[in-house]
Amino acid sequence: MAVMMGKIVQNLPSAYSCQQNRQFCTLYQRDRCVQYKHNLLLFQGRKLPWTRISTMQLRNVSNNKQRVVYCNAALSTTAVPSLEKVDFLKLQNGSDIRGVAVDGVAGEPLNLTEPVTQAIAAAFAAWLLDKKKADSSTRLKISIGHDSRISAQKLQDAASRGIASVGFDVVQYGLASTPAMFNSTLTKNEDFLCPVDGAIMITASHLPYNRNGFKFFTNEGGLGKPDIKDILERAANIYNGFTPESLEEAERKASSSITKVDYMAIYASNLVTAVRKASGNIGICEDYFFFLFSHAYFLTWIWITEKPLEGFHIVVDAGNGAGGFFAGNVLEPLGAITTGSQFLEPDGNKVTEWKTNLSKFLYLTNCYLSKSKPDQFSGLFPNHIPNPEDKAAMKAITQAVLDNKADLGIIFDTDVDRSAAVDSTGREFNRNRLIALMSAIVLEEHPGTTIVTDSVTSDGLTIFIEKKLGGKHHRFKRGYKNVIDEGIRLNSVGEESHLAIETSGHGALKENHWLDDGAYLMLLNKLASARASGQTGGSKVLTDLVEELQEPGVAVELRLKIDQNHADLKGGSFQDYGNAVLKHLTNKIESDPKLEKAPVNHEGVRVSGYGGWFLLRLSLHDPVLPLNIEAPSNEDAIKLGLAVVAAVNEFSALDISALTKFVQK
Ligand SMILES: O=P(O)(O)OC[C@H]1O[C@H](O)[C@H](O)[C@@H](O)[C@@H]1O
Repeated sequence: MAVMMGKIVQNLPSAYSCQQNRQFCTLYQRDRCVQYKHNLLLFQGRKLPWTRISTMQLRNVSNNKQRVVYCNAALSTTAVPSLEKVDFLKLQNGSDIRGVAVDGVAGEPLNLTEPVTQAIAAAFAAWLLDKKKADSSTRLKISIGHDSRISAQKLQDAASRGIASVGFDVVQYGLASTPAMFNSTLTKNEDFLCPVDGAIMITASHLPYNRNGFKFFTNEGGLGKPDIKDILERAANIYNGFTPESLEEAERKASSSITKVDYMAIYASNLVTAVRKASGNIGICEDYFFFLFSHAYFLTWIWITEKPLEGFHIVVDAGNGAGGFFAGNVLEPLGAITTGSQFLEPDGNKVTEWKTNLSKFLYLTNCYLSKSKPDQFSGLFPNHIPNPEDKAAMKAITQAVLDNKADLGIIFDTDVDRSAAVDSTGREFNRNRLIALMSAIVLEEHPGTTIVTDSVTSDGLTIFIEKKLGGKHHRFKRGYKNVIDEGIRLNSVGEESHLAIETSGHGALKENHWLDDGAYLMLLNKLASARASGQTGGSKVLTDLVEELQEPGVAVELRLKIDQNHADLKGGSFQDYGNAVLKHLTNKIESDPKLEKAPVNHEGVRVSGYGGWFLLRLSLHDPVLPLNIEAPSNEDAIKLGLAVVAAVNEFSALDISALTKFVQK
C-alpha cells in the first residue's frame, strides 16, 4: 500500500509547501480570502500572532530540525484502488471517523487516504443536502478546520475537493478547535461567512501521530452514530464511482469554491466577551446609572469587566495541539498573566529524539515511579500526549503551575474539546474532581438540576452531588456523545439537566447549546466573578468548592483485551464474547453475599462491596473490557479484583494478565 500510494518525504516543510503549491497556490484567488476585519487579537508581547500564522510556520519557528515522515501522495487524477463498503464502515469510531493517514508504522496500513477523504466529505455534503431538504442548485457552505497533525493539510485539501464536487462552498479555517467548528454553525457574522450549514473538524484527538479522522457538525450539534454509518455507506458508493475525469472535475470546482477565513479570531474574541459578561453581570442601564452618580465607580467597573482576570496567573499546556490560542488570545486579553505556559506551538510530529539526556532520564524515572508506560516511545506527540486523562500530561501541567507559582493551570487535548485544571497547590481538577467542581458551579445557579455523567464516576461523586450540593446525579454511559444526548433527552421529557460531563474532560452546558466546550470557560467565569465581588486567594475559590468530595484510597482502570482471532470466540464477534463474559459475571455476583449489583446501571456490570465498587463494561470502540475498581484500601481493591478474576478466568480469549498482576500485588 505504502509503495503504491505513498512516497517518502525527507524534509517535511518541503513536503507541505510542495502540496500547497500544487493544489492551492495556483488555485486560490487572493481576493476571495476574507481579511481580518476584526483583528482585536494582535501580537501579545512575547507571543507569536497565532491567528495569522500557519501550523507549518509555527512548527518551523519552534523547531528547525528536519524530520523523516512518510506522506501519502495524492492520487487526484488517477484511478483509485477499489475498496469495499466494509472498508469504509471500519472507519467508524462511535460518532467519529478515525483511520491511519500517515504511512510508516508497522502493522498500520493507510486507510484514510486522500481519495477516501474526498469521498467522505462529498458524502457529508450529500447527507447535508438531504437533511436541509435543499435541492442540488442550493449552494450550501461547509467549514473545515484541523488540529496539529502532520496529515491535516492534505486531508483538508482532499475534503475541500469532495465538498466542492457536490457544488457547495468550502470555508477553510486552518488550525482550529473542535468546539470552534461547531460554533461556526451558530455564529452570526456575514464577514466571516457564518453561520455555515455544516462543519468538519479533522482530528483524531490524542491518538498517535499517524492517525487522523473527522467530526461533523450542524447547528443541531455533532452527528450521531447512525448518521456516520449513513455517510460512510454513501462515501463507499461515491468512491467506487470515481474516475480520472470526476477527480479532475472536483479539483477544478475546488479552485472556485474555497475561501479562507480566520474564524479562530472571532471565536476567541467571543470567548473573551462571554467571560467579561459573566464577570460583570451588569447591563447597559446600570452602566449609565453608575456614570451619573459616581464617575470613579464607572471607571473602576469598566476596568474590572475589560480585564476580569487581571492579576491571575494562569498557565496553559496545549500539548502541541490546537489549544495554544487560549493563552494569548483568550486569557491575556482578559488580563491574566500566562508566563510559563508550555507546548503552545502546534506540532503533530512524533518524538524522534530527546532534547537532552536529562529530560529523557527524568521522564523515564517518572514513568517508573508512577508505574505508567513510557508513551513517548510509541510515536506520540513531542512533549507529552495531549490528553487530560494521561498521567504524564497531568504531571507536566502540575509541574508548570508549581514552578511558576501560578494560580491555575489549564490543560487541553489536541482538538481542545477536553480539558482539566490544576490549582495553585498542584491539586488536579480532572476526572471526578473536575465533574464535582463543574457541578458545584452549575448547581449554584440551577439548584436541584440533574448532572449527567459517564459510567465510571465514583460513588463519592454521587454523594457529593446529591447530599452536599442538593442536585441529582444521573450516571449514564461512557462516551461524550452518549452523555450529551442523554442530557438533551432528559430535558425533552421534562427533567431539567444543565450539565453533561465525562471523566475524560468533555463537558457541555445546556445554555451553551450543549456545545462540548463548557468546562474551562466556567472555571474562568467563576474566577472572574469571585474577583469582581472582591474575593481574593487565587484558585482557592475553586478548591474550596470540592473540599467535601470523598475520594477513594485506590482507583485503577485495567483494560482486558479480547483476542478476536481466538478459537473460543467460535467465529462470533468480540461484542458477543464480551457480553457473554458480563452475563457470566452477573450470575456469579448474584451468588456472592459480600457483593451487590447496582440496582440502576446503564452500562456493563457495576458492583458494590468491601467499601468500594467495580465496573466491568465493553469498550465503546475496542475489543477490550475496561475494568474500573475504586476502594478505600489496596486490600479492598484486591478483594474486588479477585471477585472478577473468579468469574472471568474461564474465558480463554480474554487477556486478564493485567488483572492477575494487580491482585498479586
Ligand atoms: O470505552 P473506551 O474504550 O474506554 O473509550 C471511551 C471514550 O472513547 C472516546 O475517546 C470518546 O471520545 C470518549 O468520550 C469516550 O469516553
